[in-house]
Amino acid sequence: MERDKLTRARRWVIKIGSSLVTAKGQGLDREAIADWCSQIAALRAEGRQIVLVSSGAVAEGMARLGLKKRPTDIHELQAAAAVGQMGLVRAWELGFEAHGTRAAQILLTHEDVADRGRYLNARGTLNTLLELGVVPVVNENDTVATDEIRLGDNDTLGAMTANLIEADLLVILTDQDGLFDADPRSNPDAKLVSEASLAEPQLVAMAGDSKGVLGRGGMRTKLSAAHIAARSGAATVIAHGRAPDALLQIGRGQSIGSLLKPAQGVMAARKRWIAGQLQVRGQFHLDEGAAQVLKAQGKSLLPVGVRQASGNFERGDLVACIAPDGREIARGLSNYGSGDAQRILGARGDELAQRLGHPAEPELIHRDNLVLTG
Ligand SMILES: Nc1ncnc2c1ncn2[C@@H]1O[C@H](COP(=O)(O)OP(=O)(O)O)[C@@H](O)[C@H]1O
Ligand SMILES: N[C@@H](CCC(=O)OP(=O)(O)O)C(=O)O
Repeated sequence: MERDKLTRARRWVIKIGSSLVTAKGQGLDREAIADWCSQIAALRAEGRQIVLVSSGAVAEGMARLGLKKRPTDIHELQAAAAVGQMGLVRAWELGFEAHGTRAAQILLTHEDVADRGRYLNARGTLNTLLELGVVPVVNENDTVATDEIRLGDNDTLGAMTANLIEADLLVILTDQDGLFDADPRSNPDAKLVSEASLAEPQLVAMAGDSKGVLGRGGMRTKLSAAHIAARSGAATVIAHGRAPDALLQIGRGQSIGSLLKPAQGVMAARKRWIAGQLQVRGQFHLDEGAAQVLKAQGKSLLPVGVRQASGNFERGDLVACIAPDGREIARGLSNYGSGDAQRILGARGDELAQRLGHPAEPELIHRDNLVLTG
């Protein structure tokens, strides 16, 4: 997708990082928020639909509670997020009100996108809000999120939101002009990548995991977010949130920030949901033959090609498929819990019922529930 195609991008997810929203942790930057709201209002007047993903709950909570350092105690962190989220949504609501636009708060955890029913619910609600002309303001539900159910950073949350609503464009506003060929904080000569295909392998080496004091992910999670967004066909633009009219410039197809273009075809919605799950519960270690067959798209994983199963998982859990060289090549939903899986490893189709003592499904992972990852 080239820049001028962005003029026609209708559905946008716009993610704004903590350091931008809170003026580097000094408290909510209401002027900047008012400016983004007026740009978003102008984009909406052009007929675009916008979902906002706003970070800043923890940073604002810290400012309000007078905490100098990000709390390490989980409950203190969650308390800070709870205090800060109030200020965050209040500021966005006021900002949008000035343009006669309604906003809505959506707080999600990883469980909400991992559970199929809740995923469909979140999708339905977001789509309904957009149809009603409301701007959803999304954040992670930090107050209840523990590591087990945490997405962890809002770049990933923004990308998953783009998948949920099948957005045309994910915009990530941050405190740098975009993706540079090295971290500009430590390399003053670093050059901006103004446009790239996500297939280009050198991008990964460029994006470090170094980040600002308040940021969670750095550039690495932004690049990975672009890959996730591409699964549903969305392009990603990473740009400086304080560049004048940054959002409007993007909408006019001007060359601002870094445009990262999807490289492969769109993944079916159900497979996207599978690929978006973060909690892998176990591993199937494949033999060479099975690894080859899986890589040739469209085949199920059969017990005969699996040498070993590790982890403690139940039927329906996400399991990674590991090639003999140790690399993950696919993941999918197992038809068997780890106990039964152990019993049928290496078995041919006609041996399965006998080994288990009851009629059995022929696949360990059916092709409809399998996505290639490597
Ligand atoms: N190749 C790179 N190009 C640009 N920024 C990079 C790169 N590698 C690392 N970074 C760092 O990523 C930071 C932005 O990420 P982060 O602090 O998480 O921001 P945000 O709060 O907006 O999510 C930049 O300030 C920069 O120091
Ligand atoms: N949910 C957290 C944001 C976490 C996060 O990813 O922050 P950032 O890297 O600044 O986008 C909060 O509101 O504080």
